[in-house]
Amino acid sequence: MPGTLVLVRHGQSEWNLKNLFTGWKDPDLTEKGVTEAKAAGVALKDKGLSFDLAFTSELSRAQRTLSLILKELGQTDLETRRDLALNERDYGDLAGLNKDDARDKWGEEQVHIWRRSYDVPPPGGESLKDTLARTLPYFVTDILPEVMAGKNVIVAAHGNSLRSICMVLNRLNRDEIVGFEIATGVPLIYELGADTRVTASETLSSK
Ligand SMILES: O=C(O)[C@H](O)COP(=O)(O)O
Repeated sequence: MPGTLVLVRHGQSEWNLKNLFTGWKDPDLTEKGVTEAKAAGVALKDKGLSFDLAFTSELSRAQRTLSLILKELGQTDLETRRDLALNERDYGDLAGLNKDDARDKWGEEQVHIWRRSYDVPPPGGESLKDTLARTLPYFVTDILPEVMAGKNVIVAAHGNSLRSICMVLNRLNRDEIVGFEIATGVPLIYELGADTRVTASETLSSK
């Protein structure tokens, strides 16, 4: 029987708080982000979940979120694999810009298209489609086989790297993914069938 798959976006980062495009930049968690990560760990523990393997990106905010969760679960020694494939979408020239300033400069609609559309990349950066082109192969070759082998797996990553994976898991089309949001520090729990399709899913909100 497949194991349980949990996806979690990092807690609030310094740049989330400042409303800056982040992408591959590497700000730390805020106090609130730390609290969110701990709360995610407590919620997973209350649910009776423990893990056999963890995956995260090469960025500190996701790694720190994962360690805070694992600490709550009493699993600080859990085998953890880090990979660039799970990094946030590269926001290119937008990285470091304030999201409201960007709206003033390019207009609300254009900025929304860059942030939420499937295949329109921000200047110098990755579209969700580009992001999916690196997350999906990694998910299929490295993460999914472990879940299918019966392991409970946690993946701590980012808003858009996880949106790309959820697009596939939830079978969302290019229009449906536009409205799909992932909150900071809220675990998404997936149960898969023998054919790898999702049989049940839950958003473990402690907010
Ligand atoms: O990289 C960022 O700025 C955020 O993590 C996610 O950005 P978004 O809300 O524009 O998708």
